[in-house]
Amino acid sequence: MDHFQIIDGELHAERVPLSRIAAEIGTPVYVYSRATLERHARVFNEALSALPKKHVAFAIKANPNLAVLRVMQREGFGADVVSGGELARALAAGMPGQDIVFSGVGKLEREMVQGLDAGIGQFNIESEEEGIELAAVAAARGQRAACALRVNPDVDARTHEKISTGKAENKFGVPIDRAAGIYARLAGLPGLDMRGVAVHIGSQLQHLQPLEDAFIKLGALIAELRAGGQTVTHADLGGGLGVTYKAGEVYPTPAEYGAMVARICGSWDVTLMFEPGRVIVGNAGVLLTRAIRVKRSSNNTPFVIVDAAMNDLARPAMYGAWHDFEAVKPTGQRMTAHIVGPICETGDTFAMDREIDALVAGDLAVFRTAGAYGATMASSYNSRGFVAEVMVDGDQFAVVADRILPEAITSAERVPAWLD
Ligand SMILES: Cc1ncc(COP(=O)(O)O)c(C=O)c1O
Ligand SMILES: N[C@@H](CCCC[NH3+])C(=O)O
Repeated sequence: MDHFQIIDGELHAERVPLSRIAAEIGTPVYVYSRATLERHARVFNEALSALPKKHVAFAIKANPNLAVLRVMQREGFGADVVSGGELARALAAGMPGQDIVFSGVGKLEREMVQGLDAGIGQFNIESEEEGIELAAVAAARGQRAACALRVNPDVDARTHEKISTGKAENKFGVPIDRAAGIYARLAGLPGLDMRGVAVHIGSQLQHLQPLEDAFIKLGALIAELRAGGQTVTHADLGGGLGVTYKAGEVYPTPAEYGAMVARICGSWDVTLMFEPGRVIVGNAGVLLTRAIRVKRSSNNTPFVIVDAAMNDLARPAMYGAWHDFEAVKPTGQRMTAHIVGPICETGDTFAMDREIDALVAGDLAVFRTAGAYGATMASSYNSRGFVAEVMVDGDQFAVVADRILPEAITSAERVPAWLD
């Protein structure tokens, strides 16, 4: 069920007309639907219902807004974090430390300390070097850090090369053929409680087979570790499920994913951990924007210049990603146009030669499927400030992130006296 629907000729988020949000908050603005977030969290949980021992940690990099995290927390999700900043957000949203997993290849000592202070449930160690450092940090404090070893299974996730994480040449995890030795060495360190293994092969995955291949390798590693006398009580299967950005593209459903996990991993006798991001939030958000003007290109195809830009939604410029684009008040007329932002880069292009709802200057439109890796990847390039975020709940809405104006950014800058 889509909570972004046309009601009486106008696109609504739940029961709020998007023109109302534009009038009160301005554009560009991200708009999230609480009902969609909750539905996706429940569908994901339901898909895992056959698994006896499990833990879901929302990958908060996908959308770290505190209100979004609070919805996740209320649904019983923990968090997968990759920085001290994300850890602080998860805690601020009310997630218990125990429910937090700390991933990432470049954890700093102070982030390790922050995680230990918070009593987080698990560090996912991404190298032997990191494990040795964490062991020292924990031991110096008289603590033992609960850890899983993230392995790189050398599996091609068949996704965009920039978001593939499980191939041998990617920086993530330790090579799976060296994992047993590394695990054993780390397990011998007094500062670590090696309790499991972790894998995450990439994002926006359209096929289950690479995941299945990775999980089979992980299962074999667990067996090998146990045969060698190691304890393995947890297996973190990461995230990665893709979502439909372009009508007609088919992605595995959470239910299909859950069935595959049950088939491959159901007999491992571990707590299975999951780190979904995009599948929970992607389709729960749109980026609401206004056409500034429409100008003719040299071959007469119009450029629709919108007030959102690559600094607000980076995915098209970064990955060539497709986001559906719809008028808030469609007239039924269509046009073929290029959709561009105001930034002084040719790459600030959302779509070329796209058939869209006909728009004129001043019309509102949305980029769909903008709830994941949207606002969180924003920058202030061209001194445009940071985009605002709104959450809708039925017929009410609230600003969940203020627009940060260019002046606020400038106010953090200083001209040193020696430049006077
Ligand atoms: C370690 C880890 N876990 C979970 C995720 C979430 O991925 P997704 O948003 O594709 O579910 C990512 C991002 O790809 C990640 O790097
Ligand atoms: N930022 C990427 C996803 C990265 C996943 C991080 N592990 C995207 O927008 O598709």
